[in-house]
Amino acid sequence: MMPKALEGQVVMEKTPRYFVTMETPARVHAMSRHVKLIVVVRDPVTRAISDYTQIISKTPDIPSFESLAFKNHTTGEMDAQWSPLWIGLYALHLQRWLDWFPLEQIHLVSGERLISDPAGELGKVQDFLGLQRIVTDKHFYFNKTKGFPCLKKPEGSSKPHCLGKTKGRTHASIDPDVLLRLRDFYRPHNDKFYQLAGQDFGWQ
Ligand SMILES: Nc1ncnc2c1ncn2[C@@H]1O[C@H](COP(=O)(O)OS(=O)(=O)O)[C@@H](OP(=O)(O)O)[C@H]1O
Repeated sequence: MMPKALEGQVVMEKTPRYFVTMETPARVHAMSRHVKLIVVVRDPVTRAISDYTQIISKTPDIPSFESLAFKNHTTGEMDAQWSPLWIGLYALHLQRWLDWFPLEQIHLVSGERLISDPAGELGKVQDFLGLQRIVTDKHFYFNKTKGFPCLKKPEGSSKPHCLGKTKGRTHASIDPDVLLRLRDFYRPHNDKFYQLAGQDFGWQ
């Protein structure tokens, strides 16, 4: 359960699977209909490969991405039920939340901009939460070794901090033809998602 917030405090909770779990919107709504919801979304093609990279790091003997992604290799039909593909059907998931919450209560963070402009993206999150813009450009630097932005000085520490080694891993390499098929597969879903979200995330 969420702890009670004191005056002036904001309580946050993060569970990636909430966005895609059927019963969550109704349950969250029953807890609080005024809650503010934040979702980080990235190109579903990259997301699927990232997901597969995570799965294979834990179970190295699983079949190739290609053989799991296709239901039928000959017809090119994708297996939309396979979790790494299904999670990227953002329109489907967002619609379930929109059945319970208005869009104004849902803030969508671009995973791509979170990397290219972390302060800008977090500025919008702070505005959405009604907070003062405390986190700004001066809190980040680009770490060339990690290849990602890192914090200059996290609270309570004098040393810089990057996310752990499971964040920002080299992805499994995927056949370019399969990538093209994946892009075709997601295009109509992405278009629907942009329409529901009222913004274009620019995924090709
Ligand atoms: N600053 C910074 N440093 C490292 N990684 C960053 C950063 N900002 C965003 N990302 C992207 O976050 C991706 C990992 O997030 P996860 O989806 O695993 O997070 S979680 O499941 O919600 O904990 C991870 O995905 P992969 O690149 O596929 O590993 C990153 O691309």
